[in-house]
Formats: sequence, C-alpha cells, structure tokens
Amino acid sequence: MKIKSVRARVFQWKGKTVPPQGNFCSNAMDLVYSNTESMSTFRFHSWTVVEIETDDGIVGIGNVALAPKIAKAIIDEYLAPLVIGQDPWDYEYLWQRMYRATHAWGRKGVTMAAISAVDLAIWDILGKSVNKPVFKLLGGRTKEKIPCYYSKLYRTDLKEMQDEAQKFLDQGFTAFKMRFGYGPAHLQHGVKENLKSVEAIREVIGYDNDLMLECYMGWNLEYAKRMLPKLAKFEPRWLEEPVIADDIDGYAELNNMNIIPISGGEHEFSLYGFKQLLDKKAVSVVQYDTNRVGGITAAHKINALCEAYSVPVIPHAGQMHNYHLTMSTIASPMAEYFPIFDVEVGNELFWYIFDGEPIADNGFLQLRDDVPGLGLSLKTEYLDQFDIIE
Ligand SMILES: O=C(O)[C@H](O)[C@H](O)[C@@H](O)CO
Ligand SMILES: [Mg+2]
Repeated sequence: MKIKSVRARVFQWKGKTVPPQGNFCSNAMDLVYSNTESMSTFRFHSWTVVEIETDDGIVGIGNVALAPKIAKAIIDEYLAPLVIGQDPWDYEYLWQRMYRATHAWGRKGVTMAAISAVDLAIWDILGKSVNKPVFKLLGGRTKEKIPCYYSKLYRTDLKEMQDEAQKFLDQGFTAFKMRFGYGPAHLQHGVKENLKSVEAIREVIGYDNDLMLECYMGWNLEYAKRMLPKLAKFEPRWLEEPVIADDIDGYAELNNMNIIPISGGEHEFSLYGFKQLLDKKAVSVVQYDTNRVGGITAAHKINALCEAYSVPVIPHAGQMHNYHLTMSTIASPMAEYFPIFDVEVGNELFWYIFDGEPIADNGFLQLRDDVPGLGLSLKTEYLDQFDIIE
C-alpha cells in the first residue's frame, strides 16, 4: 500500500456565532498593556481537514485546529511531498522524515500541529486497512468505557453558570471544568470575582464531584502563588495552565507548592517537550492534544513516558484522535468532553465538521469495536455554513 495523494482543506465557519462576553476566559493576551483584543485572539472559527488517499482507495482523515491556514500551507508545501509514494505502515519513518525535514524552523507550534494532522490521517488509514479501530492497534481496550469531564462553564453571569452546571449534573456528569474570567490586571476585584465563581459552581455540584479550574495562561507566577492558598478550600482536582506554556520553571514552582495539582501540556509539543515537563515535575496532569503534539505516533510514546513517571494523561479537548489513546493506555484515567453547543469560542466546531464523535452518556464515552480507523467521516449537513479553502 502506498500513499497516492494528500489533500488539506480549511473549513472556515461563516454561520452564526455566539458573541463573546466580557471576562469570558482569562488568556495570555490579558497581560499585555492596552489590550483590547484578548477575546478575539482566544476565539478560532476554522479547522484544517487532511485527507490522505492510498493507491488501493483508502482515505484517512486527520485534522488540525491550530492556525489552520498556516498548517495547510506547511502540509501542502513541505509535508505532502515527504509522504506521497510511501507505505503508511512506515509511520515512524514518515514521522521522522517530517520532523527532521522541518526541524530548523519547525519543532513546536504550528509545524508540529501540521505533522500531527498528517500522522492522524496515516493512523486512520492503518486502522481502515486492517478493519480495526485505531485503539486496537495501540494496545486495545484498557477500560470498559471512558469516564469524561464536562468542559465549558465560561465566566458569565454566576446564575447562568450555575444553571449550566446543574443541567449537566442532571445529565450524569461527575466532573466539571470551569474557566476563570479574571487575572492580575483586574487586581483585588478580579481575585474576589474568581473566588465567587468557584464557590458558585461548588454550591451546585457539591464536593462529591470533581471540579477542575482553567486559567488558559492568563495569570502570572506571582498571581498564581497568591491564588493557590485561597482556592485550596474548594478542593479542585487541578489548576490548569496558570502561566504561559514556556514558563516551565513557573509550573514546577507552583506544582511543588503541593497545594493544588497543576496541569498543563495543551500547548506543549513532542516527546522532548513532555520529558522536560516530567523531569522538572512541572505538572501533575499531562494534557497533550494529539492533533498538536505530533499525532498518534508521538502521543503513544508520551503515554509510555507518563506511565513510567506515574503522571496521569488527560488529553486536551477529547475528540476521536485523543479518545483512541485514552482507551488504549492505563496512564489515562479520563477524557475531556466539549459538549455540543452553538459555535462560540471554536471548541465546538468539530461537531459541525465530523460525523462519528461519541456523545457522552451519563458521564462516559464509548468507542466501538466495529468501526475501523479513527471512526470519523465528513459531515454534509453544515457544509453550506463553511467557506472551504482548497
Ligand atoms: O482545556 C481546554 O479545554 C482549553 O484550554 C480550551 O480549548 C480553551 O478554549 C479554553 O477554554
Ligand atoms: Mg485548557
């Protein structure tokens, strides 16, 4: 079997979006002087879909959500020529070709995300070629079904947040991730607002359920150090990305305070990036995303590393490309789950592009044994709501 063609297309949403509300979610831009565009850099409304076809007619599908137009250009210009004509079963060799050919300027960020998309499509081909789901190629079913946590709860009116939490508590979720709206720029007022929002959600979900807290890199080390003791009484399962992804020493310092487990890795890349995080004991929960970190080929290795370091892997975003890894490793106790909603920040877009994503049932996800590959196909229902860039 040989790879015949690689097609990368950007699906740009032109349908209705829910407008952002102020202090919706802290993010890295919040710390920049005179910043008025923080929310626009946080939202993303397009996605790159990669289809790789083999000479025997199998089509593998991969995807990447980071900087979609740039990812497409990297795939078209640099990665496609490296895999066309090659055997997809040589996935490690192909991964190394892509990684090393772009190493001088690639390594992390959008290049690794582009490599991830090609790698995902290759693994989809492998599964389809032997009529098995990808998790079977990675070691099989390590759990009967995958527990997942509800991930939304952006900072809005507290009553609205409570109603949202209640609705999904009633649907059987037992773990919830909420977003902080405030950071250092909002001074003591923001500290108070952040604490109020956590208290409001705890009021609804009680202490028999898990609560995760998301900063999305919108804090700094000093602010995070002040916040940790104040948040401790709410017993969060973790505090996520308190500082920017490059501040690995900052993560290590916060994690070593041992007040609240610190999570991160959603903006980290490659086996080397995660080795560094683990060596420094910078995170207590690893959150790579397979469509950024280097695809399944890289994520599978990181799972082994995390197993050896006894650090749980709870990948960013959920979605099929992550669920297959979560299912097949004992290092991964649960998955993130973005619910189906109107298009808002962009996290929801994959529901409009793909068919085949499992829907949570009572806080659990199931992968089918009889669906080969990653189990996704392109949805036709919303095609007229996208501009598609070939
Ligand atoms: O962990 C997450 O789910 C992410 O940080 C989200 O993708 C981001 O959009 C923040 O809500
Ligand atoms: Mg996150």
